[in-house]
Amino acid sequence: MSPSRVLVLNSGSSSVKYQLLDMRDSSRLAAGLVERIGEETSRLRHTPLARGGETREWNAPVADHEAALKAVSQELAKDGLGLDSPELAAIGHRVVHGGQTFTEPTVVDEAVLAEIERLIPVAPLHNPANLTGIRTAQALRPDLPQVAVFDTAFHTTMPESAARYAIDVRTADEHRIRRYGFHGTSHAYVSRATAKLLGKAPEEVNVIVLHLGNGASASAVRGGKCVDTSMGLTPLEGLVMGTRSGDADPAVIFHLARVGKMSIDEIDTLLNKKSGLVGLCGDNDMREIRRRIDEGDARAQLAFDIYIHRLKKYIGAYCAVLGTVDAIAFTAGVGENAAPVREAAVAGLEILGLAVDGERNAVRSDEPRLISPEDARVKVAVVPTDEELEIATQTYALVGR
Ligand SMILES: Nc1ncnc2c1ncn2[C@@H]1O[C@H](COP(=O)(O)OP(=O)(O)O)[C@@H](O)[C@H]1O
Ligand SMILES: CC(=O)OP(=O)(O)O
Ligand SMILES: [Mg+2]
Repeated sequence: MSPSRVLVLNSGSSSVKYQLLDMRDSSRLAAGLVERIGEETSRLRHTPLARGGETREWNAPVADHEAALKAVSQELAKDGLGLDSPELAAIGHRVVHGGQTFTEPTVVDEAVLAEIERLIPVAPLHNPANLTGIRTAQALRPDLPQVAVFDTAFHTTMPESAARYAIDVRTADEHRIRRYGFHGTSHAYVSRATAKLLGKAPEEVNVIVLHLGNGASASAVRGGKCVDTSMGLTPLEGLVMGTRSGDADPAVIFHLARVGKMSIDEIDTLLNKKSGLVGLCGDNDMREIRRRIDEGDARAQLAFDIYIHRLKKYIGAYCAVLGTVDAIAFTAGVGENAAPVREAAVAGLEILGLAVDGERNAVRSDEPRLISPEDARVKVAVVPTDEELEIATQTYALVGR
């Protein structure tokens, strides 16, 4: 029997999420997470789903992504699912920035690694971690195909009118400045799953996907193809996020440099790591923000209101971009779990045919579901994303069989 398992690695700036899947039936054999890498309080959580599913957890410093991946490999080995298994067909890696070079999943070789490295300046939080993940996996299993699946790939169908900034064309082209978009694996998966929920083929529907995690982005998907998205050259543009500002007048940067005497690196850190929800109210977790709002905390309320205001603007904009909309889908940590965010984002948008049914919105479930009223013209849906399954599927399609 040929190998049928795929290990998926999603290396973030300070975490590694992973899943081991058997692609004969897309079942998950193991899943887990190493978080707070580089801190004293790193934590690993591992669930061997194929072996009864008892979750194991430990806290110990994990110095870097290489150490994290080695720890993951050891945990998997305890369940007989180690990286040395002959049943492993490939390792699939989420790579955040693929520029204009990569429009498809790609088997990694030296040239591919060099290109991912060249793109570090436009994905400084993500691409370095993705590279370390690939290199460590290569060292552990040099014989296995490593496949890179790019966050940017789904967005390469955007028309030039949406992908270009209105800045001097020669300067933009020289520095490859354009809007690339991110979270593409999630936008692709969720837009297809939303069509399925409506009982239609992806080609038959227009969908707005709101991926609201720690990073957050919106996309407008026409007939299965992305026509606009809220993130740009880097994952900083667009919606208000956990720690990122999203849209801001670019002149804020000149002002902070000239008048605030901040260095470019300090401004970069300010906008990427100390802004968004955490910059507005000190918390980036929506659960904590809702708890504070319930206690009457005005700063948390204002942060929430700014988050929602931006979200509404993108919903309205993408209705205009698409012309007709069949559904709006909420996904990722906030989108899947925070009913008050969904309610507030859609409130007052009756003019666009949008409404949320309170009872349906309150239901907690891991299944895709509609939360709009029965007779709604435009459906509002909660559709859990599964970036790992999508990466595994694309990886196996390329190297399996
Ligand atoms: N039950 C919940 N209620 C509200 N927000 C939640 C809940 N669970 C998770 N979240 C939010 O989801 C975020 C994480 O989303 P996730 O998609 O896992 O992010 P990422 O993949 O970017 O790390 C948390 O920071 C938190 O704000
Ligand atoms: C691209 C991006 O923002 O990713 P994440 O949400 O994982 O930080
Ligand atoms: Mg995410």
